[in-house]
Amino acid sequence: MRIDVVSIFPAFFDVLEVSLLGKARGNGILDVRIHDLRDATYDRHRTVDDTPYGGGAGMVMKADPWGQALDGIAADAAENPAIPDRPVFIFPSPAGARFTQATARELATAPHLVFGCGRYEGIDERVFDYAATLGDVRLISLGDYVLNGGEVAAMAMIEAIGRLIPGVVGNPESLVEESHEDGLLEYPSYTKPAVWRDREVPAILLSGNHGAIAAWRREQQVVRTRERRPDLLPE
Ligand SMILES: NC(=O)c1ccno1
Repeated sequence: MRIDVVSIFPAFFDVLEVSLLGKARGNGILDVRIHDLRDATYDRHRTVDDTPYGGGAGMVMKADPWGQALDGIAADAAENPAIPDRPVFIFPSPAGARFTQATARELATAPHLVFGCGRYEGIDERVFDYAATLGDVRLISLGDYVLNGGEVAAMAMIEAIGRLIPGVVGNPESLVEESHEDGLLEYPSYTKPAVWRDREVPAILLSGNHGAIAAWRREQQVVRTRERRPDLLPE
């Protein structure tokens, strides 16, 4: 998978050079390219924003730098036969559709994702319309709150998506029993020692009875989901 990220803070994504995603980049599973939006400007001040039409506080990101940046990425990808489809453009936004594990699984199958990280009061709306001529466009939100820009959300989405790509996580089995994979929150986990500061590991986990352990874990998933996320349970 190829992932392009456009931001006025490209250094924000240096962290993608470490850990599992950094290793996946090193062994060619992930091709991650970070672009500075200001490199797509042509004025001396490398201007990316301006005042909003209709008034209002703050500044809006200008359309043309985005158009230039997205054109460059789409043209470069089109020359790569390993990327058969048009890109999926993802713009993190509090006004977007909710990002879920199902979204991550869906996007993990796309050959090419382009994350556009907005700042200020947002991106000129015409950019989304223009991007739709180059590929699929998705405005996606991590949750019902507002960040200062799209970078943190893009990082979270890149991690949630990237870890699902075959070869990124060493043991694919570890992806199976996770929260939200089966519509429930994951069960509690324990490791040695069996007693820690007078706190014991549940005896069932030491029993060696795999059927009973599986049943206990499933029950723990339901109990935790009912307590913490009743909205995930069917009516
Ligand atoms: N809630 C979000 O995903 C978001 C993205 C940018 N600002 O907020």
